[in-house]
Amino acid sequence: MEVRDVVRRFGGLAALNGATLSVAEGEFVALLGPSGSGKTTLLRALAGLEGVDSGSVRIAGRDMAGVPARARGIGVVFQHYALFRHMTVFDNVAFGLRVRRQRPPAAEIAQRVRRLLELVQVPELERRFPEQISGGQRQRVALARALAIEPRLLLLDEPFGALDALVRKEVRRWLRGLHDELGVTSILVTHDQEEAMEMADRVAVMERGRVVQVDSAAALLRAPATAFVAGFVGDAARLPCAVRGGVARFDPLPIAPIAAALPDGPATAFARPGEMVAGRGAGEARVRLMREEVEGPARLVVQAGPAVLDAVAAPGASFAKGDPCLLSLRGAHVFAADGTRTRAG
Ligand SMILES: Nc1ncnc2c1ncn2[C@@H]1O[C@H](COP(=O)(O)OP(=O)(O)OP(=O)(O)O)[C@@H](O)[C@H]1O
Repeated sequence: MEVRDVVRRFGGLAALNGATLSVAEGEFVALLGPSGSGKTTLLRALAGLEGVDSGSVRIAGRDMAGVPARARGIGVVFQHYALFRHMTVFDNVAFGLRVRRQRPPAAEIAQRVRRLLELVQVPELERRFPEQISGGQRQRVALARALAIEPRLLLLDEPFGALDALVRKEVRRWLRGLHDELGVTSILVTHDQEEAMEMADRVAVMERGRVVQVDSAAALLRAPATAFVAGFVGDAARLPCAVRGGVARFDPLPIAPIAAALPDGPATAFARPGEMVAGRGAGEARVRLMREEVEGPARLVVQAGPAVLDAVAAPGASFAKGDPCLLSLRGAHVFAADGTRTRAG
């Protein structure tokens, strides 16, 4: 599927502002971005539930302009796209097949519904109504319903939003496994980074109606293309600094300078919590909170001048609340004002 330069305006606001994204057959891509960045609108435009003002949407090489939603061969599972309450689980899953122009015979529909319910591991629930099953089971049924039409593209919009953390983890692992088994091209909207990174082959980061970077989770962390991506992915702290003679200084923040190969001038460094290290020593920074980890260094919250920063304890260092410490960066992505970037440290 390919979306190119898509614009969708609502009044004066461009929910999509030149969005471009290609997803290969069989791939699992997550759309990740802050609230309002256009994730849902992009999914709706793909599904044909939303028109576009300009740009193109192609699925399997075919331009989708003028193709209605139900002719696109797309399965959708939306958090708020609830099951039909007055229908049993069986009838919910059968729905997409029954409304087809070429409706399969009843016996074939029954066979397919049962196979799907087995696939999503809830075969025993077919006679129940949606309010008689759990949230996790409802999501499985919603997925079976979306898969019933044998979609060539599966769109998932925050499908785990209503689930508690444990069930959520279980259902998403299971769904990723199911994807590997079925090979249906899938696009997942989420604002949960861990979910995006755990489930998807590639993550598409959206900012203000555009897709700004599409990469594997590891590549997004290793080489963020823009300052926005560096700040958004991986919970990085945004640290204003000034580069002079290849060294970035953080004044007035009490953080040790770090080598950064950028031209002289103002810059911004992004450091993930594990990259900010607190060592013992008399400094201006003060430990506010400390949490021992089962494995790896203790995690700290440090008051550093006006900033409150996440950090890890240096090897062998231990702290009590209120202790002074010396902050340094193990590494950081640093962006000059013109967008030039470097990996520091
Ligand atoms: N039908 C609509 N009418 C007017 N504005 C809309 C409509 N749908 C979306 N928008 C606006 O378009 C922008 C993008 O919305 P969208 O729902 O695509 O964002 P999102 O990235 O999915 O956000 P979230 O993570 O909060 O769901 C938002 O500013 C939203 O208010």
